[in-house]
Amino acid sequence: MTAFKTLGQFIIERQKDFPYAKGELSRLLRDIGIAAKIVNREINKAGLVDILGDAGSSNIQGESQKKLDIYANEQFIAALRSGGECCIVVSEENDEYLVIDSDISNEANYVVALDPLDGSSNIDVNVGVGTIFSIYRRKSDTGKHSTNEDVLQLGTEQVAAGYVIYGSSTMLVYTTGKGVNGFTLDPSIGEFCLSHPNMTVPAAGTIYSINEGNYIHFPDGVKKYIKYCQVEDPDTNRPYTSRYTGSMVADIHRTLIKGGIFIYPPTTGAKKGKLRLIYECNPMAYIIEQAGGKASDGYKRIMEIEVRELHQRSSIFIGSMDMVLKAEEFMSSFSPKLFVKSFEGEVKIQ
Ligand SMILES: O=P(O)(O)OC[C@H]1O[C@](O)(COP(=O)(O)O)[C@@H](O)[C@@H]1O
Ligand SMILES: [Mg+2]
Ligand SMILES: [Mg+2]
Repeated sequence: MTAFKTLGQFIIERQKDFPYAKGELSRLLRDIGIAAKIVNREINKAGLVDILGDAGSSNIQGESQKKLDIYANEQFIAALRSGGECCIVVSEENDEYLVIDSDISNEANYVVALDPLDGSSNIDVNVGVGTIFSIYRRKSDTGKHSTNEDVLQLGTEQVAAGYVIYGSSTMLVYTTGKGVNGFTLDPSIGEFCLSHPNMTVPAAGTIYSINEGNYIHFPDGVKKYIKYCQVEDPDTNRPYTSRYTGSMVADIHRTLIKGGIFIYPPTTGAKKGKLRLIYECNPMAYIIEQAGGKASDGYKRIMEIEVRELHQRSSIFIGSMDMVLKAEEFMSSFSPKLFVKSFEGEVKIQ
């Protein structure tokens, strides 16, 4: 029989690494793993059951919600509620934060931020999607309702973060600040098993990942960096390869394994960027930093950005250390202003 280690066994073994080794964080991670398996089961039969398509509603960001966005949100919240270790949930799919107000959870110590289903526009076409989670310790006293100080914490305060990728296989990747480990779901036994121990992102990648269709709306630093990626230079393995799925989880997972840079910059239409700081950028930044990479908004470390709002957006430049440093060089050397050039050559500063 092949020896394998399940996520549950691994979490118990590593419990002593956690800052507060009482088993609560271990239970929380286990609950997230359970919800991920339920969501995975539903995603795998999408098409057979009526779970594809729009739900007919939209979230606070005005994005139309898919049925699976709502399903995944409900499953993760239900697992966190019944687990009893989470006092408050921030989710992309809920306008406000959700206080888990049972007797047990008044004593609960952890705040969980969630993108229950990332890349949901890809669901209907069978491209990999994911779940992103970020875990903080509450700041307010237990027994009290949680407050803004619990939910608007800096990324550096995260005690754990991870993602699940529902792709050609399903994987859960997480960090508690002691490196990054990846677990593949073995469908024959229904368990996540350790498959990628101590993951590290190669320092020098050769893949850049950005929605180039928005090129005309990018700041000059990004445009010049893209041109740099495309120039031939055998010494630095350029031109680089371009890859972009439209699912952040899939693009970051590839970046973690193969190296590269993923960029979602500010654009004329989304001046602060599109992706959300609390449940997309910060958890991915924590994972990539723990794997030896770098995450910045083009100028500043993502995890040190002040968090003022629940659904705050940020630009992001994340991945291999050398590539992110180079992109930052371009950002600081060229104008941060966003220009739109019409086909007639007219230039309008936004
Ligand atoms: O279509 P665009 O503008 O390139 O945006 C793609 C990005 O938007 C997202 O789909 C946003 O995530 P959600 O599906 O959770 O809203 C990311 O996964 C992805 O990187
Ligand atoms: Mg997302
Ligand atoms: Mg989402």
